[in-house]
Amino acid sequence: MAAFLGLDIGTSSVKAVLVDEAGAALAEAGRPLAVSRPRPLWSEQDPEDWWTAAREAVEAVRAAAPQAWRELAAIGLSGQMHGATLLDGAGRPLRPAILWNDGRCAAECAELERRVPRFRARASNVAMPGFTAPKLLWVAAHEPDIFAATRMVLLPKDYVRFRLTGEFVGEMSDAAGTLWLDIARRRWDDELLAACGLTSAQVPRLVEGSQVSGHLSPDLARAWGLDGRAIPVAGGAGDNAASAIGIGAVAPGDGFLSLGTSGVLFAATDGLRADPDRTLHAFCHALPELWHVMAVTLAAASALSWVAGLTGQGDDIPGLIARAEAFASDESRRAAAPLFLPYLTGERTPHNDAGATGLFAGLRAEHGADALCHAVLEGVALAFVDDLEVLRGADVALTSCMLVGGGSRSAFWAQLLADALGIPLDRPAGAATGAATGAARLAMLCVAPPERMASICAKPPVERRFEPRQERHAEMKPRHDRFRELYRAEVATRPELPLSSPPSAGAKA
Ligand SMILES: Nc1ncnc2c1ncn2[C@@H]1O[C@H](COP(=O)(O)OP(=O)(O)O)[C@@H](O)[C@H]1O
Ligand SMILES: O=C(CO)[C@@H](O)[C@H](O)COP(=O)(O)O
Repeated sequence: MAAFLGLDIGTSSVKAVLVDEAGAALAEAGRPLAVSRPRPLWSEQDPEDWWTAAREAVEAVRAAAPQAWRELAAIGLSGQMHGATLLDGAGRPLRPAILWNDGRCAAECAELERRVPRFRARASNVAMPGFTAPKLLWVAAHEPDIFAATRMVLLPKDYVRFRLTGEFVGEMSDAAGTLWLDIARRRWDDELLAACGLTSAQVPRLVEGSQVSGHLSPDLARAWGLDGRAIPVAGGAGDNAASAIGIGAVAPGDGFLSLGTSGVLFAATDGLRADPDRTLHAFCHALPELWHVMAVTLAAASALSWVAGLTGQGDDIPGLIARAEAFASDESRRAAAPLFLPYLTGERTPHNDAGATGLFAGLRAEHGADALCHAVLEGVALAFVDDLEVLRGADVALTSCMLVGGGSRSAFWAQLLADALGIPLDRPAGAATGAATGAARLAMLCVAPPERMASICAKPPVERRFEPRQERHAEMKPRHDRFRELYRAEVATRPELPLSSPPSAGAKA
């Protein structure tokens, strides 16, 4: 029986999943990744770390299911979006990749919108510091030698593809997050590239997520015990579109809430539904002629990891959440609970404010790690209330909402989110590895006949539904009002963040 590998280059870890022809998981493995923050607002990773973690995760699934591995029929890729990976003429990274939650280039976003007439209509999105294009303007201004040496700009999973196949290929869902794509026509936009001093020779050839992008190199196929066979590698998808494929969110109104390093409220749409002024992201889906929108909160499960580390509970996240749950079981404690703004790496939806900072408010002597953790879980949920308002304001249908990502392991958080949003959330089987599963499904699609599309993209069984509790929804409304007030106070009182570095002498305008 054929097997398919899905490889997800997440922000906190690389995940590999091996599935059979029916999509059932045969083996799973993960390898952690660290994020480097050498200066305020910066967020970087070494592309070599992605490749090392990817190889180790592959070796682990190979060791766990050796027989199935020998039947490997195709590989699919998924990855954190937007990361600028700059390569020289020999395909070597010129600097650490600048990630999706890096906030250094707010000025370059304004510059980009100034350079291109009707920028937002053209890119279908507002320029945000996490996206790829403004990062290239930043590199041109601050690291001109590196900019001059750049022969290719890849996204994270496309760099791993390059290491797997030796080819420079990207796909639509991830390319849409660069701000260089004509998202309606699904092709590079030369004018958007030129605004950053680039040409189409410096970005990869594009395929759809379900098409073959290349083949595993003969050397790797041999090293991985695959008899030098030519294993196709599917286009794959940015991690959010990949998660959607993993849970069958392809029809208009199908959506999910993702609790990964970032928080994402995603909805598949009937055609391209751009609404850039609301900070809604409008991107290509991973299948031809499909699009989606999403509202993005930059720190979700990463805020939980942060507070767990801060309180010395980094090795026991479930234990800390259990303490938060016990704290919140008392109504009077909930009423006097501290509030948290989760803007540890700035915020996208609805503020597009890279300089936003995190904040605890309402602390008292009786509050300990339990109250802080509760505040973080609640603060992320309140940020998702903002996200849902943006989707509704843009008239985007969200008829069903699944729950995916590492944070979905917590039933307490899932219930808190359902209560805050006032909508039911369905946790499917395999929720924590949805993006890798989606990548494996795209691998299947790249070798399967088109009539198998619907069965491969089927919705997985719902393992648990979280219904909103009306009294808790009502209880959280005034807390959301205070959350919004707190952001206004944060804007008024935030410290002036130092500039990451002054432009170098040879900087271009
Ligand atoms: N038991 C748990 N309950 C809730 N959250 C968890 C649990 N275990 C891990 N997490 C969270 O999952 C996050 C990782 O999620 P993941 O979807 O793998 O992220 P990414 O794809 O961005 O690497 C971590 O930041 C951590 O806070
Ligand atoms: O920037 C975005 C979406 O626009 C993020 O969702 C990244 O794609 C990272 O995803 P996770 O690592 O949090 O899954």
